[in-house]
Amino acid sequence: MQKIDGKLVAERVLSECKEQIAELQDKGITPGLAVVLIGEDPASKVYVGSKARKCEELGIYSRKIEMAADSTQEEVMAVVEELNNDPAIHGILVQSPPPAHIDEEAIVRAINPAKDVDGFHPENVAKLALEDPSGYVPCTPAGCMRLLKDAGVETSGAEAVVIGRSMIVGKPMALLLMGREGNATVTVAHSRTKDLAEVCGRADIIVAAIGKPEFVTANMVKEGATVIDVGINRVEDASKKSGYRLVGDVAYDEVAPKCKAITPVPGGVGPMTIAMLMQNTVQAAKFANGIA
Ligand SMILES: Nc1nc(=O)c2c([nH]1)NC[C@@H]1CN(c3ccc(C(=O)N[C@@H](CCC(=O)O)C(=O)O)cc3)C=[N+]21
Repeated sequence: MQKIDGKLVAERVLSECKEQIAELQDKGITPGLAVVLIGEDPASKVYVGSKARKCEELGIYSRKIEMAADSTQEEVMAVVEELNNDPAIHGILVQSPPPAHIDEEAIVRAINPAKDVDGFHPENVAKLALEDPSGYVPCTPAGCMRLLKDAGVETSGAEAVVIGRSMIVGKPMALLLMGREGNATVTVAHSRTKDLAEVCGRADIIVAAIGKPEFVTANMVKEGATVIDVGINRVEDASKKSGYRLVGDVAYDEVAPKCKAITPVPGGVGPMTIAMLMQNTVQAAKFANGIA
């Protein structure tokens, strides 16, 4: 069993970014990322903090915009508009999920697609479906593809099962796996799928993006399969200082022994998500300056 080290692959991606940032700096260009956080969600604060830290390490200019939980739709739209028009900002990310009274879809549509480094804007969704490389691929599925590639997992001709159909992970993941880069035979399973264990049991590659702790169990996994665990679930654990521990969507201890390769949580997909965000931000700075 190969435990895929997401931190290591993320470091590789980040060092590639560093080289490209140095080249941009030589041309007088500093990539810039704006992260908008609405409200006080503690988990979101941690993520936003680690994104800002990564930017600093790499030499990306980062701006954190923290807005009160009771900010209005108009106030958020105004911030997005300002960032759309700011030449120092190449990438804009509005941390998800916003408070319930905010219309997230309207905000995503308001972001200039050329600055939409999350890849959530309909124009970028279309470009992904069209395999048009001028768009941005959502960070988490892009990170999963890179993990498979660097771990030497053959996707071409493989039976891949994606569990989950979200716009952020499941759907783009399925498109990437079945596209020219993946060439896999893809099944998308979800909450209405009949006999999930049977469907997953055929898979050479399983991507678990359900959002339920330790949902994928050993009986669902074929011997020799590769499992990519996208889940990040906080479960209570009194023995931890923080009071919780992170578990994935896969019951790692029982599934891992059956696998050819598997990603752990933490230290798997999570670090890749941030690395791909940095890569998209560098790409955005290149696009803005007419560099291929
Ligand atoms: N507009 C938007 N874009 C996002 O990309 C976005 C978002 N909203 N909302 C929240 C999710 C979540 N997300 C993570 C990124 C890195 C880790 C990560 O680095 N995780 C570490 C552990 C982190 C820890 O210890 O808490 C790991 O898995 O090893 C986790 C989660 C980005 N998200």
